Amino acid sequence: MNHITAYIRLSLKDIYPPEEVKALTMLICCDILGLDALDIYMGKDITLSECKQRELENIIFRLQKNEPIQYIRGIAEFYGRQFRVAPGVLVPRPETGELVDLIINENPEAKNILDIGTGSGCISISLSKELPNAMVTAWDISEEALEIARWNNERLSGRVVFEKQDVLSDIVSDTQRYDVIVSNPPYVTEKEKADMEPNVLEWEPELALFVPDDDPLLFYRHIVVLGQKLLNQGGKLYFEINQAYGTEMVRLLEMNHYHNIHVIKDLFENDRIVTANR
Ligand SMILES: C[S@@+](CC[C@H](N)C(=O)[O-])C[C@H]1O[C@@H](n2cnc3c(N)ncnc32)[C@H](O)[C@@H]1O
Repeated sequence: MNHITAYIRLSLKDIYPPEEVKALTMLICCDILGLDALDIYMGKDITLSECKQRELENIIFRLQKNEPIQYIRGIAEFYGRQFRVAPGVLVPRPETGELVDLIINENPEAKNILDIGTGSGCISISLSKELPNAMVTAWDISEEALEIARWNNERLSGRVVFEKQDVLSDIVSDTQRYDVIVSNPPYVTEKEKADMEPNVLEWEPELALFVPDDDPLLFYRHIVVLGQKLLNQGGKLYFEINQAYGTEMVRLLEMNHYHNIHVIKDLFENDRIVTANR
C-alpha cells in the first residue's frame, strides 16, 4: 500500500465501513486526484504535488464531516450518465435507476411523460434521453433543484421542460395529458430519522426527504387524485415508495379506481416501486 492510500484509509476507518473506505480510496485516488488505478493496486509510491496534497486534505476533512462524496465531487452517476449535484438536491439512488429502467421497458411508445419532484432531473432527463419520441415535463417546488436540473438538462442535451409547481397545492395549472406520470416524492417519516445515516440526515435537503409521521402518504394521496385528471385513459403511474407502505399504497390506488396495481421489490428485496393504470 502506498502512503496516500494508507493515509486515506487511516483517516476514514473509524467513520465508514471497510468496504466503503476501500471504494472511497479508489474514487479519491483515481477519479478525483487523477492517479493511475494500476499504480494504486501495485502499491507504487507516488508523491502528490502541493496543490493535490491540499485537495486531498480538503476531501478527507469533508468526508470526516460526513459530507456525501457526490456533493464533494459535485457529481453523481445515474443511469450511465453524470449529473451535477449539490446540497440542494437529493443524491440519485440506484433504486431510482430501477424505476427508470421499468418505465423505459414498459413504455417505448410514450408520447408525454410527467416527473413530479424532479430534484437533479435524474429521472426526467434519463427518460428524455432514452425515449426520444417522448415529451418530458418535470415539476419541483424548489428553485434550487430546478436550477440544477436545468443545468443538467442542458449539459446532457436533454429535452425536458421544467416547471415550478407545488404538487400539494389544489390549483396545479397543467392542461397537458400524460401517458406516464412518475414520482419519487419525499417519503421518509420523521420517526425514521433515528435510523438514518449522518451523511443523509445532516446533508441532504429536508424538503426532498421527509413527510409527517401522521401522513406518510401525503404526496401519493395528492398525486393519485391528480393522476385521474392528468393521465390519459389507460395511462400509467409509477411511484418509488417507502418500503414500509406497500400495502397501504395498493389500498390508496384501489380506492382511487386505479387498476393493474403492482408492487415491485428492489435489489435488496424491499417493496420499492408501485405501478398502476388509470
Ligand atoms: C425524494 S426527492 C426526488 C428527487 C429526484 N426525483 C430523485 O429521484 O433523485 C423529492 C423531490 O420532491 C420535491 N418536492 C418536495 N415537495 C414538493 C412539492 N410540494 N411539490 C413539488 N415538488 C416537491 C423536492 O424538492 C425534491 O426534489
